[in-house]
Amino acid sequence: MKRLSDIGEDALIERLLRDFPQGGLHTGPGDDCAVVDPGRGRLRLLKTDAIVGGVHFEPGAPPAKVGWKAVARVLSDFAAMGGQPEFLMVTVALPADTPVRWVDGLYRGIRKCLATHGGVLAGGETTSVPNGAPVMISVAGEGSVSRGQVVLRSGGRSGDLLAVTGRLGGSIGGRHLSFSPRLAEGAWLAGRGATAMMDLSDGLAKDLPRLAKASGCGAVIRRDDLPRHRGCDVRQAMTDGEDYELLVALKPSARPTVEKHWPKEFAPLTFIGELAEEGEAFAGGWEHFQ
Ligand SMILES: Nc1ncnc2c1ncn2[C@@H]1O[C@H](COP(=O)(O)OP(=O)(O)OP(=O)(O)O)[C@@H](O)[C@H]1O
Ligand SMILES: Cc1ncc(C[n+]2csc(CCOP(=O)(O)O)c2C)c(N)n1
Ligand SMILES: [Mg+2]
Repeated sequence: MKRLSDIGEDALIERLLRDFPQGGLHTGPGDDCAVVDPGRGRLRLLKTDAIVGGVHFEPGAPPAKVGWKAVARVLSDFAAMGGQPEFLMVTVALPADTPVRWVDGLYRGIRKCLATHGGVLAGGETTSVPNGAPVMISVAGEGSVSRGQVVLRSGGRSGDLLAVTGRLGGSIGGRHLSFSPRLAEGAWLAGRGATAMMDLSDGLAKDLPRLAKASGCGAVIRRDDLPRHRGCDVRQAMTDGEDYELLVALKPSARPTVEKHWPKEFAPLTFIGELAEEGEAFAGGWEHFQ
């Protein structure tokens, strides 16, 4: 019998999505957000994302940090499109023996993330899981991006330069619970020649080939140029995942302006390689069904 561990997450999603009509969508499954064109005004962005105790956070993690992470992951996907968050719906699935103050803490973190980065809690859903089963928090959101400024994963071309915001590696030491979604950086890049963009959740080694494949090419990177967190080696920067930094492709002609005008209050931007007709092979990164 074939199991999920035999095929992996990407092949599973591809298989599930076969034979679904995509009517009415500007951009369907395969990007950080789905995009809907309402005909006029800003494009609408849709995203849903779940975290599970024992998979995305240790059961003993501070609940406010868990709440922050659940929301920040969705905001990070709006950032990856060049967009901004608007409304969020939060679903919690909790065992009956969960302390009430744990859920209070969770919502304190949710409130703090929305107050810091924008977005309005529009509702949600509360349900149970059997005692002993892990907590799940699922956040669905609607955001928007101005027409003409939306950046997909598929817009890159061979020769485009690759850059990342911030630093990579070692998120499990605590950053995976407290990162800042790169909303300002994403919108800025979208307005200055970004051809493709995504956020890094599964590690550069796993995510970069996804962006390259969507753009119909490969990628090469200069490992020595990767911006790493203190104490992290190149392998960690490539494969640890949950950096929630932006990976962006830019026309080579955009580089001087981008470097010159990159606001100093932003996370640093580092050029790390190129999209190429013949890419290199990448191994490692997060796989849910391993
Ligand atoms: N069960 C599913 N049914 C339909 N579409 C799915 C399903 N799971 C994922 N997708 C779609 O597949 C694409 C990749 O999903 P994934 O959750 O890996 O997004 P991501 O942006 O790559 O990761 P992250 O959410 O961690 O940033 C998205 O466009 C998503 O909408
Ligand atoms: C307890 C615990 N174990 C492992 C990890 C690391 N981790 C979990 S999911 C993921 C990839 C992104 O997830 P997704 O693909 O769902 O967006 C990574 C790197 C963690 N944060 N907590
Ligand atoms: Mg993403």
